[in-house]
Amino acid sequence: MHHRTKTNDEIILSVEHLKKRIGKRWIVQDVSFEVKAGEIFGFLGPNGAGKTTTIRMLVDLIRPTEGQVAICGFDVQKDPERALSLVGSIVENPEVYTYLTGWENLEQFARMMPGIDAARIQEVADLVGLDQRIHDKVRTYSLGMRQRLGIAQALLGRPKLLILDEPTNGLDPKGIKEMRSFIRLLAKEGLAVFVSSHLLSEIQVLCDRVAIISRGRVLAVGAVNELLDSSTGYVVWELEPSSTGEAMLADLGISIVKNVDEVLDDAIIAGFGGEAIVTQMQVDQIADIVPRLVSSGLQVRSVQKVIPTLEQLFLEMTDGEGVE
Ligand SMILES: Nc1ncnc2c1ncn2[C@@H]1O[C@H](COP(=O)(O)OP(=O)(O)OP(=O)(O)O)[C@@H](O)[C@H]1O
Repeated sequence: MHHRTKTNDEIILSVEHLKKRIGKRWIVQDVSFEVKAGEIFGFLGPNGAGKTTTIRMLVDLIRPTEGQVAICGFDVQKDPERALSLVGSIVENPEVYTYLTGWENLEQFARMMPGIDAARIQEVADLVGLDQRIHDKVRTYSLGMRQRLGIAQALLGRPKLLILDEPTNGLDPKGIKEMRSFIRLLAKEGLAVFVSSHLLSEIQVLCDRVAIISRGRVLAVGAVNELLDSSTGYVVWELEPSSTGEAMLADLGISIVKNVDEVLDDAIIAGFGGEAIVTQMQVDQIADIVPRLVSSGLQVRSVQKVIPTLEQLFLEMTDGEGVE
């Protein structure tokens, strides 16, 4: 599932000790990270964590109370024109006019930008896969196609950094899949992509690295799988006979979860037989344990790792301090 892009070491976005106070409240308390060329970087946090406020500072919509944002070395506050000419975003884009065609929308948008001609419009239309439909009215577009049109607009000015706020919001599973492979394609071409989301599963399959934020602070930055591996996971076992299996797991020092309802989603448990055993353990132990169970005559019907939810990961990272 893990995905790799060619990253070089060129730092495209650099955020240093960014802070924002609104009234008496520090909405963003201390956020630092870097995004490199060719990298898909996830910005992950629950609702209210401060993602949108941070993004608004990245694109100079609001002013940081403290800290710096630089794009390809250009300071967003001191040199906004140069810095922002290198950014495409679908954060607060002008509205898409549904009574116009996709092409006409791109033309409208290009009017505000120097040096964007029809050839470039065609290029971005092709790139986002709208070439067949670009001369149709936007009101005939699916939500996914409208999202793509937004990205086409963001790409018109040949940015080095693309900022996407919850890009799969409202899309159906097919649209989500398409959006993902599309974002990967852009990164492959060398674009730095910054994606915010409150969905761990979404970020996990898409991003090379993530920053996890909660209450305006970065809790961790790193590769998603590394972050998950360093936390303990839940594993659901279907063993036959079940009671013997449970006793053996316990003998092997594995901790058996008794309050299953509290830690796992009902839907996950419903997917297994009534006698599923839930353990909490270092997930990489599974490979050692399965042969032992089998060689002592147990039947292993299924073993399933359960990806922790964002909330569980947060609880672990914040040591139970909780999530807003
Ligand atoms: N202008 C403002 N005045 C007062 N409070 C604000 C303002 N802007 C944001 N907040 C508060 O700051 C917190 C963080 O908001 P922000 O929108 O950045 O979070 P978020 O992580 O993007 O969450 P969401 O996904 O819900 O938008 C929230 O509690 C929000 O109510």
